[in-house]
Amino acid sequence: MGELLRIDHVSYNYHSLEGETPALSDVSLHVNDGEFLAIVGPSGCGKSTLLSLIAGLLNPDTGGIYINDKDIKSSGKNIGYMLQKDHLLEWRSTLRNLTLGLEIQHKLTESSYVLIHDMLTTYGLVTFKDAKPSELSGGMRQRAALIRTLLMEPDILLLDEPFSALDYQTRIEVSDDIWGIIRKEKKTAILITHDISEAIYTEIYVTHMILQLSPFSIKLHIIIKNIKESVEYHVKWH
Ligand SMILES: Nc1ncnc2c1ncn2[C@@H]1O[C@H](COP(=O)(O)OP(=O)(O)OP(=O)(O)O)[C@@H](O)[C@H]1O
Repeated sequence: MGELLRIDHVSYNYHSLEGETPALSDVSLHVNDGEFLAIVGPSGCGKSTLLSLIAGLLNPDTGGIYINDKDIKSSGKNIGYMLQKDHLLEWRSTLRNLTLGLEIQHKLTESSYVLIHDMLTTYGLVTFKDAKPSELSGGMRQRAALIRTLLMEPDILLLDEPFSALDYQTRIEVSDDIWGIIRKEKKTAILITHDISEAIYTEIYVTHMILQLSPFSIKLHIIIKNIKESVEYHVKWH
């Protein structure tokens, strides 16, 4: 399992008329192929900024972000970003929400429909393929949003508190589903959350899965603390 993503001494400040807001200061970490990384930290510590930098939506002030040793912008690699809200479009059916990304990229083919149908079947949504998003449960919506992201064949999947909008019971069921899908599709993923229980739950699940899926045997769990004043990482390897 080789290194896939490297964040090398990255700093980022936001600039506005009111002045400068430091968001990240000298952050370094790496993620290996097939790893699941959970980044836990309080609100405002820079988690979303870090994901935006990895997604290429922001450029670091200093330092670099590399995939397979190439700068992220020129790596040709695909980054999938799953946001807190599922952003399913109410006027499109579940199926047509899933095809949207491929349509925009002019990559929708007959074989994509076969793949989408397989995924809908595997992940329990096939009978809802013609339903509108409002007819789906919270968990189904999250599964649909994840499938939509996976269809873009991302090399790395970024998850920005994907369960924060769900109630506690649904959240437990959905996180089980979502981790199952990520493992099954053999994706490298980074989750950010302010909720330690979300990361701990993941850890338990992934630890459990390690027993069955040996290629994905290493997981890194980082807690970012008080990132503006100093950066402190707790890194645990399993
Ligand atoms: N567009 C922006 N302009 C100015 N400052 C910003 C902007 N976005 C974020 N910040 C500031 O940068 C710092 C890091 O914000 P960021 O959103 O990355 O933290 P976070 O850990 O993801 O927080 P949350 O969990 O609340 O989303 C915070 O102090 C925030 O106020």
